[in-house]
Amino acid sequence: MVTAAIGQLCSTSSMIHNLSTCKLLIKNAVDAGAKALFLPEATDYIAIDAKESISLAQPMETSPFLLGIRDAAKEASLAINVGIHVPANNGKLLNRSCWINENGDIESYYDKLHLFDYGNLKESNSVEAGKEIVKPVETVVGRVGLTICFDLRFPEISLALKRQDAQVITYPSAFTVPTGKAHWETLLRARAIETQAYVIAAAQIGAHNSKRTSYGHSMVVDPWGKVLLDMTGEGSEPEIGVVDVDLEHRETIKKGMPLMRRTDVYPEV
Ligand SMILES: O=C(O)CNC(=O)[C@H](CS)NC(=O)CCC(=O)C(=O)O
Repeated sequence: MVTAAIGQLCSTSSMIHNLSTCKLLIKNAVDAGAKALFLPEATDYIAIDAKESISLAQPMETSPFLLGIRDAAKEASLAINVGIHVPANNGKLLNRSCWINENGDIESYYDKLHLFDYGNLKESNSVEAGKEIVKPVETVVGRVGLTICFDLRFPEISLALKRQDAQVITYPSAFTVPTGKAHWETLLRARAIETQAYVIAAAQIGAHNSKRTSYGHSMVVDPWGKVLLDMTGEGSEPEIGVVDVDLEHRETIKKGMPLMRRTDVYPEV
């Protein structure tokens, strides 16, 4: 049994401000006895438009935001999953989820495969889509599969991660309010039930700027589909939630209901 913390915040276009909020969440996670902290998509910043978003992106190795998170992770001996933006080589950026281990090293990262073009949001204006599903990474909370936000609507990724025996699947997010109300919990529970993994979805909350508001409701679902945490976020203040990840519980569920795929009938993903 390992304690995991989920951080919920409202990132703005100020990376310095967002970093100081994260440092507070890191301290709270340590005080709560957590071994890992899960932060949302785009924790480094949420910009007003595509142009500003591209102008703010920093390379992963030298990003002052990420260096600050890595230093804090090392100092606190806390593993951290965090969403950031990095420049792509075509003038756009990559929407990236990083796994930083308890020594402050970047152990793995994943670039969002599916871009969210819906309503006023046109992610493809600023983001270059990633090209691969990344092998689950061994961590203090188990084997973790990385995905991001809108990827939640595409079970092929989580099924591929299940095939690679991911014990935890992360969906760092910044869901919109209307789609969050309609789909968020249902999709997260479905992904947990069909993969028999813990689903951890740290989310942005509240008004980032005059144009954008996120749904919040950071959530953790256990491998049986039970909601262990739902951060309703009164006042959109930065806060953490805490859950216990019990990998033996997952084994019991897997053994009790083997999900044998009929790959003789349909393709394996
Ligand atoms: O803009 C950034 O900097 C960070 N990226 C995001 O917030 C992305 C793209 S706009 N948001 C989503 O994917 C929301 C998905 C969603 O709401 C749904 O699937 O219903």
